[in-house]
Amino acid sequence: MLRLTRLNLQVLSVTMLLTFALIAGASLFAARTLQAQAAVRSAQLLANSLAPTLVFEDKAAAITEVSILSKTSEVRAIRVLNASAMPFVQWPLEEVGAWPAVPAELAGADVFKRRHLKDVEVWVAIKLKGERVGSLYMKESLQAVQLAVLRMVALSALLVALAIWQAGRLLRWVQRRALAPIVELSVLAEQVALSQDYSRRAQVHGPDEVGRLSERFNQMLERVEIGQAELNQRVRLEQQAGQQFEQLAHRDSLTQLPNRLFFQSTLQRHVLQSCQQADLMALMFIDLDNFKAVNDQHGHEVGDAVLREVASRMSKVLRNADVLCRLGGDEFALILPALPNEAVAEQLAQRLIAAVQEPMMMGGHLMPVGATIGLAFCPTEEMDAPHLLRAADAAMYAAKRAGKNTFRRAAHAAQ
Ligand SMILES: Nc1nc2c(ncn2[C@@H]2O[C@H](COP(=O)(O)OP(=O)(O)OP(=O)(O)O)[C@@H](O)[C@H]2O)c(=O)[nH]1
Repeated sequence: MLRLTRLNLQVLSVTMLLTFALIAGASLFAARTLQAQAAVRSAQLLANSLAPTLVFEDKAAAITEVSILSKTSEVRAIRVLNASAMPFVQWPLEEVGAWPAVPAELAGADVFKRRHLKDVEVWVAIKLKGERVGSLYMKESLQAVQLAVLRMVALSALLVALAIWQAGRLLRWVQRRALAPIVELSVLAEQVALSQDYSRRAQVHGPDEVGRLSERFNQMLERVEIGQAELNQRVRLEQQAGQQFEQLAHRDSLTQLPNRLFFQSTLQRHVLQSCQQADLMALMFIDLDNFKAVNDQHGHEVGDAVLREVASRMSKVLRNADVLCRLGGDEFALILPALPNEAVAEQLAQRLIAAVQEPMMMGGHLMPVGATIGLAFCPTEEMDAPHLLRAADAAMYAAKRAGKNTFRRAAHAAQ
């Protein structure tokens, strides 16, 4: 049951029960008062009838009069006293315990009544032509009327319970209908918070307060959605800018090969991996031959074109995993990870030299460039990046000394 329904029902129940208790109390009081008044009237009528019988001391007639009234089911006792307050007639005829004394209040009044919980006692002065000739005592039970009222109260209680039960059902139904849009809205808010999907919208049920609340909620979602889209766009642009910057920082702008910065970190990583996994790798230090002559004879721009062409030719003979970098000037480095054996690297060095040596025409002139390579292995020859680089560099110089356009292994660098 909804909390609001329960609260409403509690307030309704308390109100109805209070009202019911007040009405029941008032009904009981009114019924008792009416019966007491009726008892007084009956006693007065009887007193009028009894007056002559007292004057003429006609007990038989008095008994007849008394017995007529005694037939009323609520009458419990009747006693008639003469002017000297001596018993004249009574009903029932047998003694019914002690009779109450005539109250002093009757001396100054014609009627006196005393109401108790279960009955009412009435004293009436019996007069004839204004002269008191006796007094009448009558006791009438209030139980029958009280019982009738209690029955009515019980029936009413049943009806009140039924009404509360029915009201509860009605309240629940009405509030479900009235609160459905709010419940819907709160479910949507929860889903949006969990899924971060700000494209969702609440259904607007009508132009009332809840409808306006739904509209405001939708407007808020729309603003958040726009803000989110702008933020995503900004993040994307910043990521792209970051990636571009990263690329620029690691790329040689002339040949588009990875630069020295990239080479250093990559070599470090491969050497570590090679040493840890005893996986053969090689490093080639490549220096172009006669490149200064190209610059000197044909200009710096032709020199740049030669560098690009050499980078392109060498890239074409490499395996996918090999990493060719331009270290600067006419110096290149090549990382060869995961080699099956040393011969593969040596064959590759020869292929690289042959590729660079292929005739290269620039502006109608043959470029006299070649490539000299120093080759070092890890972990068989060196086990850290700086030593491996130094070994490859030394091997390259050995190859230069040996006449260029050739390669030397670090192990044979002295030869
Ligand atoms: N065009 C061009 N030239 C460059 C660039 N960087 C360096 N150089 C030049 O490249 C040349 C390299 O000189 P060296 O390696 O000593 O000359 P080399 O003729 O190759 O000598 P060997 O290696 O002994 O054959 C120098 O003239 C530099 O000025 C560049 O980015 N573009």
